[in-house]
Amino acid sequence: QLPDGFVYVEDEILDIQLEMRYCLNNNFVGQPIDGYHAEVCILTKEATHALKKVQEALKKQNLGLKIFDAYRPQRAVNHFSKWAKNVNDTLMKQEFYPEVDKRNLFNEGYIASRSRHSSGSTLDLTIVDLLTGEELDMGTPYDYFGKASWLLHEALTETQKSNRMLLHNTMIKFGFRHYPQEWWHFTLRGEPFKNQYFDFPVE
Ligand SMILES: C[C@@H](N)C(=O)N[C@H](C)C(=O)O
Ligand SMILES: [Zn+2]
Repeated sequence: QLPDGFVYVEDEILDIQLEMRYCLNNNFVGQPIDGYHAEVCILTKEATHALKKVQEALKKQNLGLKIFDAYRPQRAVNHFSKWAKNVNDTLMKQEFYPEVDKRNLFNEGYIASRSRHSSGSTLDLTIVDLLTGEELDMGTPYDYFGKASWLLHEALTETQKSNRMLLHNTMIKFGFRHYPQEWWHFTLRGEPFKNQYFDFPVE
């Protein structure tokens, strides 16, 4: 039973793809994150409603959305903070933050200790080609913490730039705003629980 105002996104947008990274080992910590108990995707009703319009618009071009993270419990954010304090644990550095000192991931803005994700209207996502099943080339993988993931990074191919702009412009058109340091991170404008940080588990 979810709190009032929240839904499972996959129940509302039937053809959406999920790869909920913080429930898996394939993330910057290298293990499942506290509070993620099942590979399900939770958002507020308002964010899901807007996201459905994004999915419908992309479908006309044989494209669709893949979500990596959405509602994030505060205990997961706390897990990130605890992990960051252990500077000797650099298991996933080469893949996720090769150019940033682990000590700076929070103060350089790549991870937040009070995350918009915990209010339930923020999500991390990319676009997939429905014909091939492949993710579009965005120039970096998801959660690559570094300047190459900034939306307007210059050293990208024209295809990578246009793929980023397609995701950005479609999300903006249907009511989201973007976080400039991470091409994948969007928050619903006028989100319903802006000042609340929830801690119910993802299950
Ligand atoms: C950790 C990354 N996926 C992310 O969501 N970063 C922002 C800044 C956050 O933690 O809210
Ligand atoms: Zn995010």
